[in-house]
Amino acid sequence: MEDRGGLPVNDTTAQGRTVVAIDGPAGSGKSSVSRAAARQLGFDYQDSGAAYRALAWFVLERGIDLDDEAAVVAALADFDYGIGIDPDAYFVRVGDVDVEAAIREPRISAVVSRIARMLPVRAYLVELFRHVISSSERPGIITEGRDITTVVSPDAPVRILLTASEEARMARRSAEISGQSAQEVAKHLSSRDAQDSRVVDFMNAADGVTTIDSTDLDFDQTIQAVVGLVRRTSG
Ligand SMILES: Nc1ncnc2c1ncn2[C@@H]1O[C@H](COP(=O)(O)OP(=O)(O)O)[C@@H](O)[C@H]1O
Ligand SMILES: Nc1ccn([C@@H]2O[C@H](COP(=O)(O)OP(=O)(O)O)[C@@H](O)[C@H]2O)c(=O)n1
Repeated sequence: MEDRGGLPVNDTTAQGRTVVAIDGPAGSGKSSVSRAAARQLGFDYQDSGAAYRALAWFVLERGIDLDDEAAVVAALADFDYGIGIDPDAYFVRVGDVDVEAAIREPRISAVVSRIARMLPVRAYLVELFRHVISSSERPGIITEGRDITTVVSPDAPVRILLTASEEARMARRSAEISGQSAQEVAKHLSSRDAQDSRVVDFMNAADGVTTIDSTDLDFDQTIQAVVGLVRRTSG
C-alpha cells in the first residue's frame, strides 16, 4: 500500500471500503446530497468545508489578522477540531464549543476563502481529511469539498463533480439564507467561487471524474444519481 505522509491511501482495495469523493462549486448540492446518499448507502459522510469554516471561526475568535499567514498557521497547533461523520449524528466542534450554526453565518462565508488559499493550511487539513477517511468503520465514506477528487482522494474508486447552473445554485442557496437579498447572496457566492477557483479547479472534471449536473434534477433524483453510480462502481 502506498503511503502518503504516514497516512494510508484510501482506496477500496487497500481497505475494503468504498471511498467516494465529491467536488463542486457552492450551492451545487454537495453537502445535502452527500449526506442523504451516505444515509442510503450506510456510509459515513465527511463535510470538508466545515473544517475550513471552523478554522476561520477559530481565527476570528482569537482576533488573529486573517491576512497574517504565519499567525493563522501557528493557530493550527491549538485548533481542536471535531466533526461527526455519522450522517445521522452530524456535529462540528472546536474544543467543546458547538460551532455547527456559527460557521454558516455570512461573516464566516465572507472570509473563509482567505484562509483556504494558504497552502500550509490546505496541507494540514488534507492530512486531517485523509485521517478521518481512514478511521471510518463503515463500508464506505463520502467526502465532499473542492479538492477531494484531485488532492485528498485522487485514487478513490468513485469520484464525482457535482455541478448545477449558476442560476440554479444561487436560487437554492438564497432559499436557505434569510436576512440577505437574492442579489446579495448571488454576489457573495460568485465572488467566493471566483476566489476559491484560483486555488483549486472544481469547475472542470479531472480525468476519470464523473460529472453529475443537477440543474434539471430534483433533490431525490440527484441523490439517486450518486447512489446509482456508487452501486454500479463498487458492485
Ligand atoms: N438537485 C437539487 N434540486 C433542488 N435543490 C437542491 C438540489 N440539490 C441540493 N439542493 C438544495 O440546495 C441547497 C444548497 O445545497 P448544499 O448541499 O448546501 O450545497 P453545497 O454543499 O454544494 O454548497 C440546499 O438547500 C439543498 O437542499
Ligand atoms: N475541500 C475544500 C472544501 C472547502 N474549501 C473552502 O471552504 C469554503 C467553505 O466550503 P463549503 O463546502 O462549506 O461551502 P459551500 O459550498 O457549502 O457554501 C469554500 O468556499 C472554500 O474556500 C476548500 O478550500 N476546500
